[in-house]
Amino acid sequence: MTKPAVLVLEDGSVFRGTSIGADGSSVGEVVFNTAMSGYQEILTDPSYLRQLVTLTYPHIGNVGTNPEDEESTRIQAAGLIIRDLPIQPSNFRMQERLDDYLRRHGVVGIAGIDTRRLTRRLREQGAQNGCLMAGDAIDEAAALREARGFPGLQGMDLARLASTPEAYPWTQGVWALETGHGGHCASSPPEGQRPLQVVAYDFGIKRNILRMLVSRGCHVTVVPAQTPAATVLALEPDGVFLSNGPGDPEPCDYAIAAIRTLLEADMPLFGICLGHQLLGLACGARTQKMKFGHHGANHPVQDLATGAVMISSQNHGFAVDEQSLPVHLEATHRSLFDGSLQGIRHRDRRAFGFQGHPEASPGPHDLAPLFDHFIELMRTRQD
Ligand SMILES: NC(=O)CC[C@H](N)C(=O)O
Repeated sequence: MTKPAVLVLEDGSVFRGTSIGADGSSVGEVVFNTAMSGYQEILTDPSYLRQLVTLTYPHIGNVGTNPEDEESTRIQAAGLIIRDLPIQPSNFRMQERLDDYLRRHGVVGIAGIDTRRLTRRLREQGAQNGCLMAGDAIDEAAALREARGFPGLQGMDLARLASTPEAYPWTQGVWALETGHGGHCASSPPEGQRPLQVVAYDFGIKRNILRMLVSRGCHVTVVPAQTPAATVLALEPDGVFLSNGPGDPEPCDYAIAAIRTLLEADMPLFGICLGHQLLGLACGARTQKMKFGHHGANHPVQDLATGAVMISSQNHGFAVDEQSLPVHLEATHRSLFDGSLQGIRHRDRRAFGFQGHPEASPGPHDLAPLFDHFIELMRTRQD
């Protein structure tokens, strides 16, 4: 039996459709993602906390869901907004239909709305807060009040909420998924070299980042967002990874302070997305909220040193302001969509960051060599 659902934006626009998830209501910033596949990775990416995600590809749910495609332990997005849910999903890996998966996780979803109209509105007016209400007790006036009551992501520190409560080792490599064995694998380090010890700060980390590190022979320990630098240094790692994560990087003062100390210790550092923004802030740059951000799997990015253009996966609403870069930070990559800064490198330290997602999941793998660069930086420090 279909139930109604409604999405109300803070500007008063109303989109009426049918519920494809749990009953109830949810508020957040409404963002559009243009990736044509990977809806399950998107839903479970912790960077989507407090965001209602609309997918511009019209048919979502065709291949159902399965536990291997999860980027974290649960659905992190505040809700899902789509054009059309297939009547009969089908795939050999499917274990659960998308609508059942949303319901089991208690997450609201809406289908049957004009996602193109919604996306145009967000693109023209910029990011907007919204409320998604589903079930038999819909109250559009209340939904508008809730949408307007959401304070917005600016100034919101969500990394500490998305993070793990306790440190843990991660041992699964990429191959475990490719072979379907789900087992553990660390590729061996080169002859005569010990494995690299990496501490990964979890600000809302995606699993595929951890797999990419393990597949390159790293021993990875994941630590909570608020772990002091001294605790990390006491583990004597060869390098520290700064993860992606939700919310505004600016209020994460604990992380910015830790990164400053790690830079002073000349610790090799690699930051992705939120981690890249935090590295920028720790070095004295500024971050800013973008008009509607980048969320997709086909964003062209240019390597400024070589001129090479790579297609990248993206998911961010904030960015490091290139104009604010201090002299010791060099711009390494730029977006060819809007010219915004995509990569930075410290001129005197073994530290660099990338705004997009070299781990893809979903998306292309053009930027995967950035993980190899991190390995090289750690090896040069070992020598
Ligand atoms: N994927 C991420 O790490 C996102 C970083 C940050 N929350 C932003 O929106 O810009």
